[in-house]
Amino acid sequence: AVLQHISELKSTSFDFIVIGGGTAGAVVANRLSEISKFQILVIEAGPTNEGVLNAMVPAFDFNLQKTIYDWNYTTSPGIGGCSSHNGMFYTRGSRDDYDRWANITDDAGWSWEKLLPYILKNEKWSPPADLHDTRGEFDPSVHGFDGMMSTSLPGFPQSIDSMILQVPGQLPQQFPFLLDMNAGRPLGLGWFQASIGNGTRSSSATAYLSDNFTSRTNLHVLLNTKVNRIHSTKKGSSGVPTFSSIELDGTNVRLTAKKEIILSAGPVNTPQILMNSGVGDREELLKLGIPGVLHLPSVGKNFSDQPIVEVAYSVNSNDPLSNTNSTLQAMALAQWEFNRTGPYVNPASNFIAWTRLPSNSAALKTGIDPAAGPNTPHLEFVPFSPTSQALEPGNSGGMGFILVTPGSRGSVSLNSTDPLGKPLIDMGFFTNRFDILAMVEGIKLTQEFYKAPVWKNYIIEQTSPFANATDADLEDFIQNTVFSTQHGVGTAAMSAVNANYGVVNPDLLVKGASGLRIVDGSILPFIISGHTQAPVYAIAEHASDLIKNAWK
Ligand SMILES: Cc1cc2nc3c(=O)[nH]c(=O)nc-3n(C[C@H](O)[C@H](O)[C@H](O)COP(=O)(O)OP(=O)(O)OC[C@H]3O[C@@H](n4cnc5c(N)ncnc54)[C@H](O)[C@@H]3O)c2cc1C
Repeated sequence: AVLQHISELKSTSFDFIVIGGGTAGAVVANRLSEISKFQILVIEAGPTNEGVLNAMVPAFDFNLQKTIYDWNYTTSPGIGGCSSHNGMFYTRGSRDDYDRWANITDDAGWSWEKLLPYILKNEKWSPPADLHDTRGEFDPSVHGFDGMMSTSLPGFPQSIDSMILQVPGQLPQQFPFLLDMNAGRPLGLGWFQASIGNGTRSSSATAYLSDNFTSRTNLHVLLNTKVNRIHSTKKGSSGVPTFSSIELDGTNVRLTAKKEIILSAGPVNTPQILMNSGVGDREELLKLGIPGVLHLPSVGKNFSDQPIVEVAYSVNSNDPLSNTNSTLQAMALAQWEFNRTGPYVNPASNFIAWTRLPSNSAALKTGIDPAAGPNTPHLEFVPFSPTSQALEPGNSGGMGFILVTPGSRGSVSLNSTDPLGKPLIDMGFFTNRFDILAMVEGIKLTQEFYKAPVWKNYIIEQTSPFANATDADLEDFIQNTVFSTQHGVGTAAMSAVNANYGVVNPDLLVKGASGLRIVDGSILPFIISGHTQAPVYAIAEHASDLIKNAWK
């Protein structure tokens, strides 16, 4: 059942309590509730997204940021979490990304080969909204057709599609055609894949916590309820803290988990809840007056996000559906409401291009290369059509590009004046010199992209940064215009069982504790070379099996 208030709860004791009904939490709750003898409670700080138009219409994703469905930092309260308001890019990264996880955790279960079945278990590949013939636009052999979350190719043509498709022929070295960016080697230019089905956003809420699942008698979803802390008791002579009870905001009611607490509050709130519960760097916590329960200095560290910058162009476009034409926009919405087709079924773009930095680039000459291996891109390019909502206001054309393999790391820490309020996020952008040099290269590669002959009559001029800017100017431009892709992960990272760093073991149980597992984007030891929802879903599917096996 879905409950709006704690007073509706009929019990205070459950087998598993999942904190956070977001991308990962919804998956774990669904999968555990497949075992009818388990009683599962999900506690979600935010409201439902049901019937919220902005959470359904793909083109409206930008409307959701900084609303009640967003914490105004990198994660969102509301069932489905970030998957209910993200940009719907469906990208898995490279096989190297996962093999690196397996290597550093010394656990083959995290390799590409072993995680692929979980990736497919999550995915329900679906026809595009316009039902066009998709042969040659993706590789069916690497997709799941019977999973939970819908994915699809673009469902409405954009005016620049035919031009973009000529780029691989004209720039085959840097931007060859890529049949499928989710086959483990995302290098080249290919069709965009999105978490969309039937012209509508597919989220972990719509896929894993829809009515047919929340009607299970053993699955309870409590909305509008924020967890402040979790409590432990010390068990046995070893004094291992065993976590089993949960303290909520604004009520004295304590909830208990008989088997496990599963922390899925996302990469910002998971470390916050841990630190408020005394799990973190003992000295830092003591300074805030929080008694240490478990000394794990890696909590909140290793925050990894990907910076994005937009290069703007003025273009020759007679695309009628401009950002400002309200009559056509109303028609587009009416069409979407009528049969889920038309221009609003698409998110940011119809294509993505991925590339590695040239080996003679200044970035690689530093001797630093954060990429996980040779199948891994450093940069991602998203060519915006003149109608894209992703364009900064006033720009008629341009490219957003992302450094998908950042070397910089930031952190999440408690706000000393209000530890239970918003935590402090230090993105750490450009603390590693590699990153800014790689972004400068990204601008140059964008310029190369638009030098392909096909753009001759389309591009009028580069408007920002100025076309003749020096490298120093470009660095300034990047520093001044960079924003976050909101892909922050890694703040409760997994590491090998015997490692002297990290927060969870490869089975995602918190090191040195009992009864507490973390399942969300915080456990990624390294960010993947892509957007982060696909790996979070895969982690959650894998974790669900780990938990089921542990409690067979
Ligand atoms: C604006 C935006 C755009 C993005 N675009 C893309 C994209 O296009 N493609 C892509 O792959 N990835 C994208 N991402 C990233 C991706 O969505 C996230 O990495 C992923 O969804 C994180 O999943 P999670 O389970 O770790 O956390 P979340 O999905 O954030 O889930 C955490 C949940 O816990 C709840 N919660 C937090 N604290 C508490 C508490 N104290 N008590 C109770 N509940 C709590 C939250 O409300 C939330 O529902 C985007 C992210 C954002 C924010």
